[in-house]
Amino acid sequence: MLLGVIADDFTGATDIAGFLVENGMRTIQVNGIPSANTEINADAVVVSLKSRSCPTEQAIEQSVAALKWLQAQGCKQFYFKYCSTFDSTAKGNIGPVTDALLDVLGEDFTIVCPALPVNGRTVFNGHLFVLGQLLSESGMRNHPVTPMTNSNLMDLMDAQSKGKTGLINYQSIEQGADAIIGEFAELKAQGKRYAVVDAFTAEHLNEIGKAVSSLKLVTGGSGLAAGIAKNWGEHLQDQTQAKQAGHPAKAPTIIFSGSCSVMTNKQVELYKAKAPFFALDIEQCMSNENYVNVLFDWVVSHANESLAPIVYATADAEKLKTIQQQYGAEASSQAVETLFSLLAIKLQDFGIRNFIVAGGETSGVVTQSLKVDSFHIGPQIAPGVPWVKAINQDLSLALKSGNFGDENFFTTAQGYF
Ligand SMILES: Nc1ncnc2c1ncn2[C@@H]1O[C@H](COP(=O)(O)OP(=O)(O)OP(=O)(O)O)[C@@H](O)[C@H]1O
Ligand SMILES: O=C(O)[C@@H](O)C(=O)CO
Repeated sequence: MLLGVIADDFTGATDIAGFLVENGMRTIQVNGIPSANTEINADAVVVSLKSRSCPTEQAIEQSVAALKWLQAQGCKQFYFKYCSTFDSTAKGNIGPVTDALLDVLGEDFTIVCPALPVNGRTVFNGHLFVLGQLLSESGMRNHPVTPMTNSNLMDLMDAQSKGKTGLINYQSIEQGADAIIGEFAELKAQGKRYAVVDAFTAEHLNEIGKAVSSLKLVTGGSGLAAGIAKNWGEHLQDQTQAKQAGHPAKAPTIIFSGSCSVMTNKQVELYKAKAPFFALDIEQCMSNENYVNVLFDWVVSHANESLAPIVYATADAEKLKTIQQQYGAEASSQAVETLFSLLAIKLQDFGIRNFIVAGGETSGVVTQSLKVDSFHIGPQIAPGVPWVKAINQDLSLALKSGNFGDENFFTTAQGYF
């Protein structure tokens, strides 16, 4: 095993796994930390956690346990994958987890690289942009769990970690890998523990990828995966068979949408015009134990239509705000997640075999409820969203990060059967 990735949510995990496969690494994704004696034959393994917005101590404990398991597998380099929109609060969990991983590895320096230009996430002078808008002005400012109201990555990192953060700006990045390595040394000499790296092109990420080959720990979004995979080029084997193993089959399919991102709102709206849809009623989710049976019956009655039915909690910013004021942000999101969890189990028993899920937290809940412990990685439906196939059972999933995919995503995903 060459590379060990610790991902803080499930869609983030499939996101980076998809890019590693695309760049030549045979990759397996495991959900949670496998038992000590699990043997995996791959170049990279991605451990998906649900640690993005859980209590910080829990996130540290899970991430360190994942690191130790990856060390025992013989991984040579480690990657902490978080969201390309740096989803976190002033307390974490990106900073504290990075600190804990550095400490366990006995290292004192790493980079912060959320950039994913193919999906419009760029870093310029240490500020994070989403499709050309500052992070704090993008839809992320209204995120239900981790609203992002500051775009300055140095500020964000300083606020939630124990060290100090420096910047390697695009002028240095454009001078290439050796110059970047020189900047690492300079920042370390200034007592900096983390370097935010500017990146807004694939070429920037390639140079950063080369420069980090000697860092034990790298942190960032999935954009750097291509650059890192290239470093291992000479060690990689043919992966045609591994890719085939991740392909989905034609089978009964359901779509769950628990993301309230701007793009998911557009995707749901467009899909509703073509396929059967059911909008979750939050009041019912919170108070009616029989609600899951109502939904189950509705899905079953539409299971044979040409386009899969969609069940969604997706709401625009205004509607979400009203719901959160009425029921509480935590309680309403918990109720939605519980509903999707119960419904997923019932639909799996009924015979649904393909699950398309929008939203990282939602995907985590659904995947855990379906008791999927590991995945083969299949074809990419959109950048960062591959079909994945469970290794231990007959199930395929497409786990879509909130803002990924174009407006036709839900239909396009079904074109792979
Ligand atoms: N109508 C709603 N009312 C209250 N909470 C909701 C509603 N719809 C969704 N949620 C909650 O909002 C959260 C959305 O997080 P999730 O990670 O699934 O989506 P996302 O943040 O858009 O995706 P990603 O993390 O991949 O960017 C979930 O906890 C979900 O249960
Ligand atoms: O990096 C991203 O944007 C995604 O992989 C993600 O983590 C969203 O949950």
